[in-house]
Amino acid sequence: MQVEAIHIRPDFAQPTATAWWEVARQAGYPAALWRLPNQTEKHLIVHLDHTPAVVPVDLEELPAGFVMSPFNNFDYGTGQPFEAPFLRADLHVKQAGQGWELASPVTSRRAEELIGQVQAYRPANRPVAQMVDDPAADQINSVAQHRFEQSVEEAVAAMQQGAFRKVVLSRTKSVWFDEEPDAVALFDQLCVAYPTAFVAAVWLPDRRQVWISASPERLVSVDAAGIFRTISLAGTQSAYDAGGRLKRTSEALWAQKEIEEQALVSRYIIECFKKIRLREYLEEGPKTILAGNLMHLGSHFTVDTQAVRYGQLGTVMIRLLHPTSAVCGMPRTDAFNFINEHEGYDREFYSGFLGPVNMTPDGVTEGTESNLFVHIRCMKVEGKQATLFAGAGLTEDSDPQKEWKETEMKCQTLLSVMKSLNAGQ
Ligand SMILES: C=C(O[C@@H]1C=C(C(=O)O)C=C[C@H]1O)C(=O)O
Repeated sequence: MQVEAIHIRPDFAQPTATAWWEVARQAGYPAALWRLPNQTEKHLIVHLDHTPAVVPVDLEELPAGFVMSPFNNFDYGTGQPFEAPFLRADLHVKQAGQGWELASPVTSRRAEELIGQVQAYRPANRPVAQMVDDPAADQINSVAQHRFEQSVEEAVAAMQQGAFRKVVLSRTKSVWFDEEPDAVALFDQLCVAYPTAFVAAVWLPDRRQVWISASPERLVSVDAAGIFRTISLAGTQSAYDAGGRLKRTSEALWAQKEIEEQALVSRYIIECFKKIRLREYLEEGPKTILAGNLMHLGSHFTVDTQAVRYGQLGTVMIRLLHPTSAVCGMPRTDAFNFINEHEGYDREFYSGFLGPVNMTPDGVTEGTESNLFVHIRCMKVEGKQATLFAGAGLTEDSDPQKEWKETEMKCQTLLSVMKSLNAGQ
């Protein structure tokens, strides 16, 4: 229901995102909190309905909001609409200096009510959640390791027989807390720890889950000037040397396997451009990219959609790219089927994609922009349990133990920040 714009008290500003987040949670409305790579401004939107909408992922049609696609979302080219859960920006607030302020007009009764609740919100003095040791953790981990390494062996055998060239297998790792962890505090810490990542926290009341991530991987962006961007990312090594010193990106050495793996991801993007007969793209790289505690090899691709007169490029590329060979494999359909048959669990939103669409970047630039990221370096929080997700790209030369170690390192991206939050208290 549309009502007249509501006048908000001019002094209305909340010092933290917690009030908005907690009030949305209490009201049972989905909410998304995010910060784009290399930016300082934080945004929060609330979808004023109890379940997210499921909509065609069409950047030309969607209103302002936040897309949250699961991994299991595959365009087989049958003409079916390519859809994903979507949180409308019914309420949009952003951090301005020390406080949070409304970033779009308020046009509904529900929004007005929620604002009233935020104005009345008093922070609860809740204890900081501590991670608790699970006495069975070692055993659970070694069972998971065995299962993962076995599926890597099966994948390697399939690739040696020529079934496909690359597949990404993943696993989960659970940790427990004595209280439900504070998603906003964790989000803030991740923003500090990983300035170049896309950091997000998404509350989904219908699943009673909070998804928290610090993704280094852009899937598709289209900015207000119509510049399209994507990246091919693969190859993983620790960002620290044996002595615990942060390496310079120029010091990273890459093995043939990793160079080929990343080249496959780049080739896949170029194949997509070829499919739509797009020749005017800029490819930069591969170069070493720092992603938190890790380094990857990445190539950046840029297209000026206005110059090539391809306004729908973003929408078209999302369907063609997801799931990319960075999280699925190559050929895509064979790798996707192998994952579904062998991985043994539901990835849910891990290795899907997420991010704001059609949002106004700031009060100055005209037009809107969309920024979708591959949902990696993420975890799902359900009450006192957090489930981390991590995968590794496999080729026929993969070593199962090394690949397991790689997933452990990827879990550390979020784990190390959670541990430091504990240690700081
Ligand atoms: C699949 C993940 O990461 C992807 C896989 C990589 C690899 O195989 O080396 C590197 C970066 C990401 O594109 C993950 O973090 O879970």
